[in-house]
Amino acid sequence: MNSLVQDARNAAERVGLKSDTIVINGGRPLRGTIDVRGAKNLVTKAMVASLLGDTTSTLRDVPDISDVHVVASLLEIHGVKITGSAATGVLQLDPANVATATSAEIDALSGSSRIPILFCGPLLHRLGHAFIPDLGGCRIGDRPIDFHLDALRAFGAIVDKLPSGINITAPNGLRGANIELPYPSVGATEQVLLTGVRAMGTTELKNAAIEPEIMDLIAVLQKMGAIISVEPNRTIFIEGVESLNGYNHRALFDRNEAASWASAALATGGSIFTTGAKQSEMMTFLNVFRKIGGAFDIEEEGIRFYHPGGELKPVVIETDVHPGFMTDWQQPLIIALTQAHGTSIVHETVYENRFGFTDALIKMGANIEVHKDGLADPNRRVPRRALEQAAVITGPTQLHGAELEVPDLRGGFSHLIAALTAKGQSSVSNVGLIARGYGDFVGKLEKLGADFYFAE
Ligand SMILES: CC(=O)N[C@H]1[C@@H](OP(=O)(O)OP(=O)(O)OC[C@H]2O[C@@H](n3ccc(=O)[nH]c3=O)[C@H](O)[C@@H]2O)O[C@H](CO)[C@@H](O)[C@@H]1O
Ligand SMILES: C=C(OP(=O)(O)O)C(=O)O
Repeated sequence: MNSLVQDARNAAERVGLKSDTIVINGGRPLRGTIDVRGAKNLVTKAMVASLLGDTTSTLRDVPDISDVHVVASLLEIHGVKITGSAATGVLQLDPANVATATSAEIDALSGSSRIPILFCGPLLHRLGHAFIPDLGGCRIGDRPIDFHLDALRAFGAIVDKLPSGINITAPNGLRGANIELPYPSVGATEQVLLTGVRAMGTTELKNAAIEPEIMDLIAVLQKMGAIISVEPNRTIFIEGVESLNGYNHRALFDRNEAASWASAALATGGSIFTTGAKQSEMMTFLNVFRKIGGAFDIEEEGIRFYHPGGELKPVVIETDVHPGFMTDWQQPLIIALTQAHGTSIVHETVYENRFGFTDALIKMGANIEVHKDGLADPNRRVPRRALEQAAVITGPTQLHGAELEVPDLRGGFSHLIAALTAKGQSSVSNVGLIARGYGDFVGKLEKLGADFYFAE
């Protein structure tokens, strides 16, 4: 069994999926209401932040996704006592007895998520050492961790690369540092926040990422007693403090999940009310959704996304750091673009290989050309970047059922939408990978009237 299939099976098991393959009869518009809980990209980091407190933290609106289960297991092997459950949406995390985990214990959970790298700062403060295994997460190109390691070294950590992983120690403690990121990386910004809050002295971080999930992590840390100021021009100052308490926090909603279901509503010609979604974190997405011809109603309780009838229009998008168009949004939206009249272009600027999922769409009848080295375009908002690739999507095309193998989280959700949009039957395998980031997606598909069943 290859490691992708193994990861998918592990994830499926963690959230209790009946099997790893579902069979979908496409062609029915998705209609109904679903709940969007806390963001995968905040909840998992807020769980790690609990390690920094002297008292118990309470996190609400936790989604039942496999990444949450992985991080809970990682915390438990480090001595954090967890009560509550992802199923009920509330976790209490008690860090009173934080202890060293063996590299074998950590390794057993490696390959499943990217979060282990964020344990470094908190564990260095609590125990004086940390171990980073092989990291998992979406396979969307090379995902180096050089910014993280350089930041940790700037705080005074010693980084030892071993064949089994990376050993990090801080024999003289950690002190505030002046750090400038080469690129506003989300993870490296979180690394600096989770390390700087308890380092001695002041930390200045330039070229920081400012995604809404980072702002919510800062809110969590402020509740714990941290002093962090976000200045203009992507600069963050952190004044280290000697101790932190636990927090009580309701997680920010998952804007990536909301955008994915919005794309599903548009592609299938349906209407989905996403309870919990909010306008302010989704403004960039909403503009593009409207330009394509999608409609939305913003209400107190959430946002309704729907296809208002008529032809969808093509669009040119480039992914970017916040407040730009989020890279995680492009994969699901491309299915709706296969139904638009004309030629759309998606320039991917964040990851070096995020269009692999389109091979399967082409098999289903989509007209998509991928330019692996990007595409020159005089109307670009920003200059071309080193990692760029572009996808040119010409529609509308009738998709037809196929055998699909989920390659990664968002690519997998796209495959689901493609199968739901297509004429005929599709079988989608490795659906466990979708459970990494979409809580109860099976129950939600049922609520929205999708026609599907689990293969034996
Ligand atoms: C768990 C989580 O929150 N995942 C999100 C996080 O991923 P993640 O935190 O991994 O993404 P980053 O912002 O760090 O990565 C952006 C780019 O920077 C590069 N880079 C990053 C770190 C480093 O040390 N060296 C380096 O070169 C990456 O390879 C990538 O090309 O932000 C991404 C960008 O919004 C989202 O797509 C992911 O959903
Ligand atoms: C790339 C993603 O996640 P991760 O960083 O967890 O792989 C994603 O959520 O689309």
